[in-house]
Amino acid sequence: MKITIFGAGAIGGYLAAKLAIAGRTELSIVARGAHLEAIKATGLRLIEDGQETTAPVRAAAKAEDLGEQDYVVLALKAHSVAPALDQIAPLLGDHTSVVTMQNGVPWWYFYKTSGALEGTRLHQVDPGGTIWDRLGPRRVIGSVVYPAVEVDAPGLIRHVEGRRFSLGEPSGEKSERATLLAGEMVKAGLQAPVRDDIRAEIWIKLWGNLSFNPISALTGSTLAAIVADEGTRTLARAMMLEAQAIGESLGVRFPIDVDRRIKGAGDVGDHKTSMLQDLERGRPMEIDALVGAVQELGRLVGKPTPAIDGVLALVRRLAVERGCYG
Ligand SMILES: NC(=O)C1=CN([C@@H]2O[C@H](COP(=O)(O)OP(=O)(O)OC[C@H]3O[C@@H](n4cnc5c(N)ncnc54)[C@H](OP(=O)(O)O)[C@@H]3O)[C@@H](O)[C@H]2O)C=CC1
Ligand SMILES: CC(C)(CO)C(=O)C(=O)O
Repeated sequence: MKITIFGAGAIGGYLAAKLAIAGRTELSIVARGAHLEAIKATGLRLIEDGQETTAPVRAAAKAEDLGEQDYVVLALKAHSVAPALDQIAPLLGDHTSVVTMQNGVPWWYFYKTSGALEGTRLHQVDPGGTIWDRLGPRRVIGSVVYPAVEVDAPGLIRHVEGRRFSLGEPSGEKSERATLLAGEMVKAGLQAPVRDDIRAEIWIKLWGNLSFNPISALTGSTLAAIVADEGTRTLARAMMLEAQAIGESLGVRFPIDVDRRIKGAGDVGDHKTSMLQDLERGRPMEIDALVGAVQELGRLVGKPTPAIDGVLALVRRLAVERGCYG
């Protein structure tokens, strides 16, 4: 099974290291910059459970050097997918599956939804519909990524917690391609359940990201602090309720209530969200996929989003001022 992980930063690097250490598959990564040079020089290093292991991965700067794959795992930030389309193209044959490992609303959300919005392209995550047109949603296996991972230095990945990568076809079918990939991941020590409703799980993760991430960036607060403060907790809750109304209009059933989801976020503790970490490092923030796309869905289903609109306007402004937008 030929797998290429395109964008081997924190999540892609972790997945690549686990698969490579298990030695089960023909695995390559596409990376760039100092990270690529370090991996070529010393291998991809992973720190997990206090132990460092070096993973023997084949690393390339260009997809042309790797050719057509059975699976391409996109482990880029959401805003990096469209700019990488030309680079990804040589990996795609007729049979190639593409696993999307981004937080937020996926660009393929309205593929095989069978409702009135079937085929709708989301401007916030796929401006001009180019990802949809060029990658093709028929290739997609969706996913929800739970591990917390960081890149400590070029070539060095540090796993913090979590090993679950839920997978699921947009159609809900338990396909052979999803099951085979899940099997490889399980053999590598990961959890990879194949879901029959990946969108519901995307919404549960997104529920926290769309509210806590921008509030943490705006305030410099950890998850625990946002939940402990009545003002920020109330604001997060208002955003989440707006999002729930949108999700439910789209037919999603939320298996837990908003207060349980808020408690779950608070229990993570003094953790800085990825959006706050990106702001502090001067890196582009995933505002459009995590917040802007929910506002866009709200407009599509005619649900008001006053709390989301306010927070989105502020966090975009902050990102523009700090050079962390787009
Ligand atoms: N990290 C985490 O704990 C979690 C992350 N996620 C989600 O997973 C997704 C990936 O996040 P994460 O792994 O943290 O992001 P990272 O920034 O750590 O990794 C993305 C990698 O892709 C590289 N990249 C971008 N464009 C290209 C390109 N054209 N060619 C080659 N390499 C490229 C980046 O390089 P460069 O650094 O040079 O830009 C970087 O190494 C995001 O949607 C995130 O929200 C979800 C759950 C947890
Ligand atoms: C920590 C968490 C769960 C915040 O909602 C997250 O996914 C992120 O930081 O992006």
